[in-house]
Amino acid sequence: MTPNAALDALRTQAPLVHCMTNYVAMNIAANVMLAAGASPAMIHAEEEVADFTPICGALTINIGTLSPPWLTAMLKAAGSANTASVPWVLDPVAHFATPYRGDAARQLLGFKPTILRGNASEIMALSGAGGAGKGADSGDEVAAAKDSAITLATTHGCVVAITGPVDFVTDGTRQAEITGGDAMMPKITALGCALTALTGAYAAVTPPLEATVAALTHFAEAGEQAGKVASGPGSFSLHFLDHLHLIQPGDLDEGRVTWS
Ligand SMILES: Nc1ncnc2c1ncn2[C@@H]1O[C@H](COP(=O)(O)OP(=O)(O)O)[C@@H](O)[C@H]1O
Ligand SMILES: Cc1ncsc1CCOP(=O)(O)O
Ligand SMILES: [Mg+2]
Repeated sequence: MTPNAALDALRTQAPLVHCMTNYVAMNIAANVMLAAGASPAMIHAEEEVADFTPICGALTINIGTLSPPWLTAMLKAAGSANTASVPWVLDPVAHFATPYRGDAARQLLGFKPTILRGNASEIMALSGAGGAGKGADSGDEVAAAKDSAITLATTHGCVVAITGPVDFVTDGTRQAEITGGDAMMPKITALGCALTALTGAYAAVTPPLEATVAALTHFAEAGEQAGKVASGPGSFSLHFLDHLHLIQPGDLDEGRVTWS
């Protein structure tokens, strides 16, 4: 399914998406999903996640502000997604920063995410190839992480996306690069986390590789449009949300995507 067809499916189906994200991302991720056309629900309690995941079109898990009760709930939700065949997306925010966080990311990876989305440092570190991230921010180039993405995709049987100035996506066999966006995007906190949540929404309506490319293309288009009118991170945020919403099926420039 092409990015425009995927956007059409997203708008038609408006899937319910179970988002387990961090305190920083909670609001912007929900707003990004609503603007794009999905229906987010931020639900974290250990007591209810296993009942909620199966009624959703997708689950997204982000370890940004992790704590033991959240990790317990995340592991339960991932298990529930597997049992119910619900696609799920993992965002291993800054997993290299502490042993606790790294162990959590590896435990979650054991539940076979459908899609793994991170910045270059996160993807490199997850494959054991080093990586020089500074907390949630990447310190590595996307190009340096491509081999790691292919290795992770092959080893774990998932789609892997590395984001940055030019995004890279692979399922271990096919690869796509997506251009666009704006240099202001990493200046807005939790925009990557919001992208992970939106990737889940697309995974609810189309297969994982196409879903990931569609989410990245939607972000690239809205980011580029917002960058033309924004004067700083504050106005960029509001224009970005507006453009996520204003973009219609047919408006996504599919020339941004190069397959190999
Ligand atoms: N320099 C850049 N130019 C254009 N788009 C960018 C740039 N850096 C990041 N992006 C975009 O910002 C979004 C979030 O990616 P990124 O900043 O890598 O994630 P994270 O916040 O998890 O580190 C993605 O859509 C990515 O394409
Ligand atoms: C600043 C911060 N601290 C813990 S999670 C988080 C948000 C990270 O968001 P992103 O990965 O999208 O930059
Ligand atoms: Mg991130």
